[in-house]
Amino acid sequence: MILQTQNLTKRFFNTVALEDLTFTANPGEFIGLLGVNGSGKSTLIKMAEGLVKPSGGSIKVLGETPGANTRRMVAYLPEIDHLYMSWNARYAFDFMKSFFPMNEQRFKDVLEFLSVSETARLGTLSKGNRTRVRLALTLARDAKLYLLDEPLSGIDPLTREQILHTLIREFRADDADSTMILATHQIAEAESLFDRVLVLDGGRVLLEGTAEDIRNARGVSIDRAVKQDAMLAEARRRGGK
Ligand SMILES: Nc1ncnc2c1ncn2[C@@H]1O[C@H](COP(=O)(O)OP(=O)(O)OP(=O)(O)O)[C@@H](O)[C@H]1O
Repeated sequence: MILQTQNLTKRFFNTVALEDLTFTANPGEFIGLLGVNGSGKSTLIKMAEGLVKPSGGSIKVLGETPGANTRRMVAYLPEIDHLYMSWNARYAFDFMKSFFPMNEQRFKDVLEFLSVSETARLGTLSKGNRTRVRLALTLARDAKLYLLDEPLSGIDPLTREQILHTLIREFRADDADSTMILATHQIAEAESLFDRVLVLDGGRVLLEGTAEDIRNARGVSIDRAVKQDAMLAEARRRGGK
């Protein structure tokens, strides 16, 4: 098992960020972690990286409590721009290489596919191009689990779709045993790629299953099913007040 949670709960003071989540991610799966802003996606990803501790329940990555021991095998792309502006992509790669196993060829291929320079100072790149560098660096890690939190924010919709459909698919063909969890609130453009989706709403599971099963059972796209369920959940919440 790559990732396993059991009744996982996280509270920040009065806010319930995740509630009673029991979920498993298997080797080779590409999982869409979906939901509107504030539904708990980043909290789950940060817990899998060992940055946030559970308030209740448990989370295991590669059979261990997430933290320093698991980080070598987990490639995490945070939502925020975490690289120094004075660096370039090559320097960042070499820096990461001193901590983690890295795949030089994949790094070069991904940068080339994304048309980003290895040597341009990050501070001189557009936000979208810096996002591409961050994505290339994450995919260049040789890891068992890839946690991508909104990996394409700041990139225009047409390019986002192209990157998702080409790059992620190519990458997976190259590294078929690794598991990828991609968090996004932009569901429609990515849903056809996922093997399985976990949809959160207010920290609770709204929908979970293989993309195909959900589409067959509901007769609509995942995007549409999520919107329908979110509206019902919201109506229930209002009714309960
Ligand atoms: N450090 C924190 N302190 C207090 N509340 C927090 C903290 N981190 C997250 N939350 C709250 O927990 C809930 C879930 O947040 P989270 O960032 O996991 O959602 P998300 O689905 O990733 O949202 P987005 O799509 O906007 O990134 C939100 O209500 C958020 O305000």
